[in-house]
Amino acid sequence: MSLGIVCHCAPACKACDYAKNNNIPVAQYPHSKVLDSGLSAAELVALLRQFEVDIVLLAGYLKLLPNEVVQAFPRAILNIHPALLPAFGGKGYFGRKVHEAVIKSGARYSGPTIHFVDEKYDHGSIVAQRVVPVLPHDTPEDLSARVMKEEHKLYPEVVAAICEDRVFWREDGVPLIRRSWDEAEYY
Ligand SMILES: Nc1nc2c(c(=O)[nH]1)N[C@@H](CN(C=O)c1ccc(C(=O)N[C@@H](CCC(=O)O)C(=O)O)cc1)CN2
Ligand SMILES: NCC(=O)N[C@@H]1O[C@H](COP(=O)([O-])[O-])[C@@H](O)[C@H]1O
Repeated sequence: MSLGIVCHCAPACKACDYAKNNNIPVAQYPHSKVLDSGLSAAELVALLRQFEVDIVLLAGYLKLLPNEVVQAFPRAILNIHPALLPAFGGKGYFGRKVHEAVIKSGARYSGPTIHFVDEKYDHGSIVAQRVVPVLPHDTPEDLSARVMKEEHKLYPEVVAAICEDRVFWREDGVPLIRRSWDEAEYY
């Protein structure tokens, strides 16, 4: 699998820096009237098709992907969220705000969730999760760092499983990922 193109919603983006330093094309979505730059949804879909993109991976993307994009890539858009969905997700739950809400709730555990993307924020089928403790005196920064450490391990594992066709859909629509072809264990 190779990284086809990096799309960003904000100019200052570490993934963009990586892409530019590694000769990977970069595009901006959505269109910004202020900057007078960026793609429309139709242009984004056309560009992804042009680059023969099979899987779209969202990571820190802070805008709602419109139906036009979501429907163009059925069961092929993933997102990673820094909390245990369905809790602490939806509109307004991004970045530090997520960890603030988790701490304020008194929850004893948190962790990353990887899910397929549908038309709503953080609503698509859950693919994998990891659990980390929320400690009594955690700041949002403490919890963010603990969750992100697991994010950076879990996302590559899930993407590898999808590329190796180890995703199975249960009859009720829940996606299951086998840890490997040898074992009958799932994430
Ligand atoms: N169609 C979908 N689009 C996106 C999803 C999704 O599940 N379906 N996930 C988000 C990522 N995300 C949480 O994982 C998320 C990102 C942003 C927001 C949010 O409330 N954004 C604000 C705007 C923030 C800004 O512009 O700085 C808002 O919409 O008011 C919630 C959840 C990516 N897209
Ligand atoms: N709801 C979406 C959301 O909060 N995504 C979160 O934004 C962070 C991006 O970190 P980064 O900017 O260092 O890549 C990650 O923790 C990701 O889970």
